[in-house]
Amino acid sequence: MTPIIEVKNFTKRYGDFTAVNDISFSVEEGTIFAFLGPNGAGKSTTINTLCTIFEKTSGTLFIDGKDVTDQKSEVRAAIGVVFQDSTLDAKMTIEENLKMHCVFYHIPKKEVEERIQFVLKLVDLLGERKKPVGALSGGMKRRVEIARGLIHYPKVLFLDEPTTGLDPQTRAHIWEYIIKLQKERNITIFLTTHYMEEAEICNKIAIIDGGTIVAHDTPYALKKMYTKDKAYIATKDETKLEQLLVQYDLEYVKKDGYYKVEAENLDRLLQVLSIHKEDITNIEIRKGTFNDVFLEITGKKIREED
Ligand SMILES: Nc1ncnc2c1ncn2[C@@H]1O[C@H](COP(=O)(O)OP(=O)(O)OP(=O)(O)O)[C@@H](O)[C@H]1O
Repeated sequence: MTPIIEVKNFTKRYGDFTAVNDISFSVEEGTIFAFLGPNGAGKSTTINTLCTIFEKTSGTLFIDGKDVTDQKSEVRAAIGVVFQDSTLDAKMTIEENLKMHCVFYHIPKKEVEERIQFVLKLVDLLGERKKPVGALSGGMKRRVEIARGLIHYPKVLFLDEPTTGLDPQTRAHIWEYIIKLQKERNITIFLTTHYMEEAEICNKIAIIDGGTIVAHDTPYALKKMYTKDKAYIATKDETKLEQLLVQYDLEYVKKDGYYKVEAENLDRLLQVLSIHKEDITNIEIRKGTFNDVFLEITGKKIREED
């Protein structure tokens, strides 16, 4: 596969402070890439540099083979951007907002209608085009933003926390559109999110912390590497279970009446459970989650739900 985004040895300093320190990564064309990190990690700095808004201190950043420093207008033509803060004009209708954007992008007049129809169809808003943006729900506004980000037919769409603040159903809808864009249009999606279950849907994830990339892999590989399944056991005979766990060299933590045992030594755990089965009152196996991955790598919890 061809990388559509290539970042090599990128460093950004604000005065004496190094916000991003010599990072390198690439994103394959037509994939969904999640860029994660705790607050202040360097995500916005990197995205803003890729989107030609900030200047790099050093390194090279290419999008679709174009240099973000030397070929700004070519890069801008290749990317669509949806940032957290809405920049839609609330007094104008959806259609007027999109038309205005077509003017910014010098889209030929004869193509405007076709493009508006195309992008509004993608986000299921064709029937709402005459509505003023101010009258729309939060989820609909986000969909208009996505439509607008696509009107110049970019190859890469940057989405900064596209679902933050939306209810679960609307979030699920936004994800439908994102996956549709990837599958049907081969658009590369570069997104940030603090919903770990969303990160899991992506093809690749990079985690940045303190200005450095600390992990870069598929969600599956990261989970395999950084999480362990755990068994939660409740028993009628705690002394006996504790003795067995020690005997079989299984570490445990006792919490809220449960014994938490990591399930990596499955053979030994199963032996303990079979010997102890008469006394077990409850057992639950919990799979490792992407929250565990994030916590393990950064030592920090991802920001709680807004
Ligand atoms: N203009 C600036 N001048 C000085 N320091 C800055 C500036 N912009 C960002 N920083 C610092 O650079 C570091 C990285 O900031 P950045 O906004 O890129 O992080 P982030 O990962 O996007 O965080 P968040 O999730 O909170 O948006 C932070 O320590 C921040 O305080």
